[in-house]
Amino acid sequence: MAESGSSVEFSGSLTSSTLPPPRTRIFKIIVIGDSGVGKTCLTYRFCAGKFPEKTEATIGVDFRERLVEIDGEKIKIQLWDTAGQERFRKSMVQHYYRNVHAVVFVYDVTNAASFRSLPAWIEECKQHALGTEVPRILVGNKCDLQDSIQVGTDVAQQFADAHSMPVFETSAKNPSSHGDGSYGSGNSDHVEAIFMTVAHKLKSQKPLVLSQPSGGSGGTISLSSGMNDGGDGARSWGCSSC
Ligand SMILES: Nc1nc2c(ncn2[C@@H]2O[C@H](COP(=O)(O)OP(=O)(O)OP(=O)(O)O)[C@@H](O)[C@H]2O)c(=O)[nH]1
Repeated sequence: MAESGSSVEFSGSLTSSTLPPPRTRIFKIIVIGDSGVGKTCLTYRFCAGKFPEKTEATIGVDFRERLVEIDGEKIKIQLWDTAGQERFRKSMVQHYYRNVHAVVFVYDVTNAASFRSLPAWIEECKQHALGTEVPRILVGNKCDLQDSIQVGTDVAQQFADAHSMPVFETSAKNPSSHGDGSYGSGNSDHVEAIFMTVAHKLKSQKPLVLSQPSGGSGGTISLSSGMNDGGDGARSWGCSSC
């Protein structure tokens, strides 16, 4: 028997009066890179708004979520903070590469080895069928440690260009510091800006997503991303230095 009031009917023509109530879209963003580059700190900074006092090596994967509003739409940004240490990754790898909307590659600007590892992380994505149609960004973290920089902005920019992704330099510890050691006016938070840029990008691409009702806890299934914007497009939504 049909209930009155709360039921949703689907008819031949989908007008605003027959569409289901708005649902919260979920964007699953995985954050990968070597151990110690600051993946946990970056995701914590974005979701909790602060730098964690102490962190331990991530085992498997940790989730952090934040509900944001973009152009009047509520969107849940789900950050998957993955383990950088090989021995803590094995069992979970298959799971976190499923239904990914975007990838954030992180290196530590004070650790050249973490930058040299990036091709291996990109290759791992490829092996898990994550193609270039999935938006990817590169983040150089710890740019508050100006005296210890080992990876220059120009080198990072070249690498990012070669892989058609935007690059950002930031600090989870002091997200308003610039790559050149100065501090932004207006106390701007670059970690915030980076993840919001990804969310805007995903929203504008209108991926086909099965999402959970507001307040629910279900998963997300990406049916088709169609998010590839090629080399030029990738550059158009990034900045080389924050
Ligand atoms: N100075 C400085 N230190 C940072 C920054 N981000 C992280 N750290 C420090 O770097 C260390 C590692 O940070 P994590 O966030 O745990 O690194 P991770 O990439 O998650 O490491 P795994 O979980 O092992 O993969 C910690 O001691 C942090 O306090 C930053 O922006 N600036």
